[in-house]
Amino acid sequence: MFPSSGFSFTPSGLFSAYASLTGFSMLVRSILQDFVPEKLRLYLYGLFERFITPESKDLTVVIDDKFGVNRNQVYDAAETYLRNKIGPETKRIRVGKTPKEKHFTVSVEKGEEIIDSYENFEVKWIYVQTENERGNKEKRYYELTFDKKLKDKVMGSYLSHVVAASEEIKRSLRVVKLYSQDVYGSDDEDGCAGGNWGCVRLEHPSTFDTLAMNPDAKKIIIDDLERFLMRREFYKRVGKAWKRGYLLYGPPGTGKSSLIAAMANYLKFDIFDIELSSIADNGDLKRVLLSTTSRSILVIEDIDCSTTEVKDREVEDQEDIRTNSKVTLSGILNFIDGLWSSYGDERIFVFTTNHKERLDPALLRPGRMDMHIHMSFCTGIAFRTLVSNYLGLDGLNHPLCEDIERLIDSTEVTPAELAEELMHDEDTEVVLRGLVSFLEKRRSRETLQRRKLAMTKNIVVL
Ligand SMILES: Nc1ncnc2c1ncn2[C@@H]1O[C@H](COP(=O)(O)OP(=O)(O)OP(=O)(O)O)[C@@H](O)[C@H]1O
Ligand SMILES: [Mg+2]
Repeated sequence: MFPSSGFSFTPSGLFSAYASLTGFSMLVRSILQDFVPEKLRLYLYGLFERFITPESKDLTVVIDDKFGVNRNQVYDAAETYLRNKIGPETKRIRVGKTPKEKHFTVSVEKGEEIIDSYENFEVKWIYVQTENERGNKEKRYYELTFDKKLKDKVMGSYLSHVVAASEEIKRSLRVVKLYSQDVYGSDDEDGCAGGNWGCVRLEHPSTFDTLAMNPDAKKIIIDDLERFLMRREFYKRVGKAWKRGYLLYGPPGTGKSSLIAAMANYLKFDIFDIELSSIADNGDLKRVLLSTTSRSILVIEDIDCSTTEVKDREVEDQEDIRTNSKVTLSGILNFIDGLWSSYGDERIFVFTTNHKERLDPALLRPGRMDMHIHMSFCTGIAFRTLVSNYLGLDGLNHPLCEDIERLIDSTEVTPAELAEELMHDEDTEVVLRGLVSFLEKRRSRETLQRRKLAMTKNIVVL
């Protein structure tokens, strides 16, 4: 038995208790309404509400689009990050795209909630947009709500994770540009970043997936690029300029230019195509190189033909001192080794040549170019990539491909020549038979003493 009190716990007792409480609260409200000034009344209501509502265990962080007069980096990062977090529970989203963009841009509609999991907890994002009476947008912000206990984790590692992930998303969506001194202006709405350079979008479709190359050699290059990207702190610590140089050499049509495009598409770095013949002198060269932007690949193709002086350094040095009227190899090397160290970061240099033997030893010296990559004749294993690119075929499954691979391994044939053959007809059988007779003719013409070296053996890491 409960001890006797003013109320009995029967249904009718409870009802009468509720009725008297309601009556009391109405009486209090009407007294407040009639006799208490408005400000004090609102304050008392607030106190009353806090008293009867249990204290929330959640914390909400407001992330405005502006931080003072600047853009708020956390807001921008959240906007990008949340595009990839739109899940099945989201009911409304926005989609848009400019004519030149390749991808659709998706964003959350106002009021939509997005739940994100990180480590072992969840947070809730809401996009809020307020409008004034005329329907104009007034404020835009995100509300990020989570358990109060997680405050340190969210403000520390979670928000850093959002910013880092958004950078990665932006990098992957970046449009790669090809800068050239022969192009005027830009075909792009966001223009060209590099001084006097004109630019176009790099439409070269080459990627590491479509590049016909020995898989081991491909992996060495990709790993080297990755390591380069990761080592910013290392370069700073050892006081070296954060740059990497590659010399690509080999016969025409073996994929040197395709490899440069694949590197740019992989790293999302712009390409600056430096045409040495259109540069007046070393001073001009310096100006041109200084106006290139960070996170870019600086390319000098056919370095052996670009300046006659490259072939003979002594003559070149004398000429340089006498007239200073031409771009010289020492001008290029001085810039890369010297001035570059105190300027710019995240630069990749690529020189290409069909004739490595004609290059000045100064360029080949260890430490100058970090990696020498021999782009050689096609190998059977590299041919599989071409078959898959051009015929959409897994070469291993076709009976003719085994013969073709054997023929390729004993013939000097470039990927460009094979690509040409693979485009001759729509019919796979016709194409592959045509390729067999092409290779047989080529082989009978060739002197087979000159066996090519395996591509992997020709990559030298200095
Ligand atoms: N390794 C390769 N993988 C895939 N396609 C290739 C490869 N090499 C050449 N090709 C095809 O041949 C074309 C010409 O190749 P690319 O321009 O890359 O050769 P290159 O080595 O730069 O020649 P050059 O020395 O004449 O500048 C490419 O557009 C591509 O279609
Ligand atoms: Mg080329």
